Amino acid sequence: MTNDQIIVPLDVPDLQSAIALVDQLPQVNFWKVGLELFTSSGPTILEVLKSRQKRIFLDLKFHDIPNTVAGACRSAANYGVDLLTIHATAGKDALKAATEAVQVGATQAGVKPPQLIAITLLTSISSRQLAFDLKIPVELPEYALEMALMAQESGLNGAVCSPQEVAQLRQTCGNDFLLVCPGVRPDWADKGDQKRSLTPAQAIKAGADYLVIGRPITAAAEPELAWNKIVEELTTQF
Ligand SMILES: O=c1ccn([C@@H]2O[C@H](COP(=O)(O)O)[C@@H](O)[C@H]2O)c(=O)[nH]1
Repeated sequence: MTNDQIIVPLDVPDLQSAIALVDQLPQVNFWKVGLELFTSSGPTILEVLKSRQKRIFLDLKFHDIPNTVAGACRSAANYGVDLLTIHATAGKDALKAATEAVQVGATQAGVKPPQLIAITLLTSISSRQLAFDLKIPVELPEYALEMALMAQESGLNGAVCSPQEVAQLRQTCGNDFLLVCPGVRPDWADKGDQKRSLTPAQAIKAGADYLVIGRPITAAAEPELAWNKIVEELTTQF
C-alpha cells in the first residue's frame, strides 16, 4: 500500500479553489478532476497539476452514442492524463469505440494513452434504488459484475466500483484489471450521499487498486490532519 493509491477529488467550483487545495495538500500525488471543476474551468487545471508532477484522473464519465464518446475520448486523450472514465451503460459499441479512440488521440498528441475505466454502477445508488427507481431486475452485485465484465470484454483497462463489490470483481476479472473505488469512508467520516461504502483498509483488503477519498479529507476542518489520519490507519494495517 502506498500513498499514491489514494486519489483525492478536486470537487471545487473554480480554478483558484482547486489550486489552493493542491497547495494545501502537497503530500497528495494523485488528483481527480471531475465534472464540477472541468465544467467551470476547463483543462487549465490539468496543466497546473502536470507542472507539479501530479498524476491525474480525469473523471468526466462519458455517456453517449459510440461516435460521440469516441470523439470525446480522442480529445481527452490529448491531455496526457492517467485515468479516464466512461459509463459502462453507454454499451458495448461505445466502450469499444472509446477504447480505440483513446489510442488514436494519445498517438496524435504524442502522449501516453490514459487507462480507460468504466463506471459499473454509481456508488450513490442503493440496491433499492436500482430495483425501484432504475427498474433493473438484477441483484446489485451481479449487475456491477456484469458491467465490469462487459468493459473487460470491450478492451477497457478497468472499472470503477464500490468497495462492497470489489472483492467479487477482483476474483472474476483478475489481477490485471484495474479497480478504482470511490465511496470509501473512514469510520469517523460522514457517508453523505454514498450508499455502498467500506473503510479504506477494508477496500484495500478486498482488492482495490486505488481509493477515491474526497469529502472526508477536503471538507475536514483540517484536511492535512484528515489525510494523515487515513494514511496512518492504512499504514498500521498493511
Ligand atoms: O460511482 C462513483 C463514481 C465516481 N465518484 C466520484 O468520486 C468522488 C467521491 O467523493 P467523496 O467526497 O469521497 O464522496 C466524487 O468526485 C464522485 O464524483 C463516486 O463517488 N462514485
